[in-house]
Amino acid sequence: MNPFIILSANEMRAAEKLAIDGGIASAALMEKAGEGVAHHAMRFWSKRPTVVICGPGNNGGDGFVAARVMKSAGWPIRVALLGKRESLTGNAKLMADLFDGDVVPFEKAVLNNCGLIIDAIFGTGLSRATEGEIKSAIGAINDNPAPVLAIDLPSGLDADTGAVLGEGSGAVVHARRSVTFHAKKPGHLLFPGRALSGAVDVVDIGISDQITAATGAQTYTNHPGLWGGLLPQPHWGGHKYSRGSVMVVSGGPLNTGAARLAARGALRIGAGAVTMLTPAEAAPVHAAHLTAVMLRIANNDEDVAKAMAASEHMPMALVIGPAAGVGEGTRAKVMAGLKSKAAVILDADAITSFADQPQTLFSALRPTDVLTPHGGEFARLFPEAAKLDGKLEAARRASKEANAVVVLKGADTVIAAPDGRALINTNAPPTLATAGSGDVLAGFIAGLRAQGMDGFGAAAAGVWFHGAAGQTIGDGLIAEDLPDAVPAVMRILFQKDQPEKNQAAAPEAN
Ligand SMILES: NC(=O)C1=CN([C@@H]2O[C@H](COP(=O)(O)OP(=O)(O)OC[C@H]3O[C@@H](n4cnc5c(N)ncnc54)[C@H](O)[C@@H]3O)[C@@H](O)[C@H]2O)[C@@H](O)CC1
Ligand SMILES: [K+]
Repeated sequence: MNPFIILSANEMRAAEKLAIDGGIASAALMEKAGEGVAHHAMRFWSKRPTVVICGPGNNGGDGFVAARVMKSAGWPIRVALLGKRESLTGNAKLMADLFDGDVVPFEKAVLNNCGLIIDAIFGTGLSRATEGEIKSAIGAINDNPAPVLAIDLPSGLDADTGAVLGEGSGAVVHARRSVTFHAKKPGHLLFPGRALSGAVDVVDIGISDQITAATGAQTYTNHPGLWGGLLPQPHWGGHKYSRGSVMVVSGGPLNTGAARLAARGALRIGAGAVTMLTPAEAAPVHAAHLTAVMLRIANNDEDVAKAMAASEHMPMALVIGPAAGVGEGTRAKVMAGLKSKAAVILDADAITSFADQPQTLFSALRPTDVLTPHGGEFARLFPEAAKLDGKLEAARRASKEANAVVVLKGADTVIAAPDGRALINTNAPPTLATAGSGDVLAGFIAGLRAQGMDGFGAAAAGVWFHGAAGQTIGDGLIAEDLPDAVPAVMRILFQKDQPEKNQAAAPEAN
């Protein structure tokens, strides 16, 4: 199993079909799924009275298998069915018939004195908001103090978007843990689904990686396992410019801090040289603050173009946006950047500046440039994509529209490339929601981009480092701390192989 792949409900159905076409019996898939749930329950909880609440479809079928396996292990198990037993069909009917214990119609009293509830009402087949008897059953599950183990997904949660389809206490199950099959679904990682799913375990049900690939799935959990090998490593023969040069466009004299945060982020993540491009009137403010970061006056787009031309021979990235100001001046500087060879990272005001003329921007962007909007900036630049269901599809559509990498920020940041690949980030602590945090992120991405990572890789690694830095700092985090936490994150990431690499690259002794 690929630990990073994420499958949508349709992709999961496609994988199941391919597995069945390849000779695996569909009942065998359900047997493995239910068995996996039972073993998980028995591993995480001591033996206790357990109620499995089964719905009308295959999620319920998994529930019947789990009930059978746990009963045969001596667990006190009851199954409560939502819907009519005679309406069960296919494998769900088969598994219901194979269960030889108590099956009762669901009523609230069935939950009395139980120690564990297994939610087998709906999984990937959820198609509308819960209502009626199902809604009150879910309400009763949530009111009960017993922990809930959700099969596949908490019932009521949309597998693809992480959204809850209905409203009120009976709209969705609040699970302590979830056991899913073959791969996580986007709903496990996108909020509010991430909070509703609890800890998620993935069970192998015998579907091969080749089948996963054949579904065309292109969504992954953001993790160093995907891009760690591409991270730039300093080498003995390098010098500051070969390690990549980053330029950051600053706002006016009262708006300089954001650009400095980006600049320090770029420097800490390993760019060899970082230059602040500043309007003349803001230069004294920067001069009073900056040490390793260089200063260059750039009052307008022509000056930005000259700065870029002067550095054309070196790997370079340009950050525009943090407190840059919204309007024609910023637009012109962005266009100057996009005409140069530098990779361009657009954040904040640079994004908002194009809200009224997105096509001007989109036609100039290149597929490895990076846009880092938060939700509000995203909706201004991509009003149509913002209407789509779910952050994942929104980011994917926007990336295609803009022809650039899009980092749609938040607690569940999504990174999307124009070719359809997308990542969901999971390591960001809530303390990262603080002023200036996004400016540092833009600097991280630029720093990695200037060191040779491509746009998607730099965005993925930048977002992950940002989360890891936030975790390292812990409570009390302010944006200024984030760049300075990078060395600690690097130490952890490279703990094992760093000394070896240094030896291999060391010049011969003479
Ligand atoms: N796809 C696969 O590869 C596998 C799927 N398995 C299980 O099968 C599940 C999917 O099964 P199904 O497709 O039968 O779907 P579900 O069991 O999730 O839902 C059952 C049916 O309920 C109805 N329904 C949906 N929303 C409703 C609502 N709000 N109120 C009332 N009725 C509603 C729909 O007609 C739906 O088909 C997965 O979540 C998983 O638990 C496993 O057995 C393992 C293999
Ligand atoms: K469920």
